[in-house]
Amino acid sequence: MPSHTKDAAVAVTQAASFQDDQAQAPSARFSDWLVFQAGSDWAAATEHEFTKAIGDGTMPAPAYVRYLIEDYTFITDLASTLGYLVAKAPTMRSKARLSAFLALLTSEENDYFERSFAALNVPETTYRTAAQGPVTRQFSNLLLTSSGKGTYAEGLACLLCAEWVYLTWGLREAKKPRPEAFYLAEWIDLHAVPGFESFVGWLREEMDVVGNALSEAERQRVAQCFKDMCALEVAFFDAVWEGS
Ligand SMILES: Cc1ncc(C[n+]2csc(CCO)c2C)c(N)n1
Repeated sequence: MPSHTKDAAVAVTQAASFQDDQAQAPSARFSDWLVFQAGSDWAAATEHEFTKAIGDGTMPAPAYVRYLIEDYTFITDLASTLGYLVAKAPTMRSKARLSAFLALLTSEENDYFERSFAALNVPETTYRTAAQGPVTRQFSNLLLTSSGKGTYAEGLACLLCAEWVYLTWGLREAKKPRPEAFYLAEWIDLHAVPGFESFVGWLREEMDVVGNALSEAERQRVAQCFKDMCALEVAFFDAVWEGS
């Protein structure tokens, strides 16, 4: 929990700029400030009913099929986003971290989707040729535009939001006994393993370093990317949950 949220009165005066935030608390983290700036969208994403239904084993199969089909197209664009970020990353260490994640996304993660589609009787032609729904299209636009045309910081903020939201609900749902369906149980495990936690930890550190070096105007743009991404995570869950 960001330290600012503990004291609403202080938070109001700190909300506008990270610089003010740091002046009051030198240990303030830029990544925490991003969560704070996202406002209620953060909790709406991490505590969405859809995420709780994954862990409770109460997920209706049609909703999960809708989710997997959309998410498969999303992951494809996320892989392209990572390509842009690898290109823009300032150091070999950063390029190594991001490309290792890209390798995971295009191997193990792809395998999960294929096995889940098979178990849920989704034919290959359906998920390979599925057109993106409007929310996923907006998602992909934001990811590809911010990482391709924008700065490293903007693209990184989008990636951080997407991964941190999943780590947050994943760790929470992992405390419950695993549901019977392997595609639900594995989806929780994938987002609650130490390797994923450490990747998100690294993303936060990277964002803190990059964010500290930005101008206030750039920080506001980065915060907007993070917040927009957060709102789209909510819209994504809403769309598949409600079947719209
Ligand atoms: C809409 C949407 N947003 C974020 C993620 C999170 N995510 C994307 S790739 C990846 C790596 C390991 O699973 C994770 C956690 C998602 N799947 N779908």
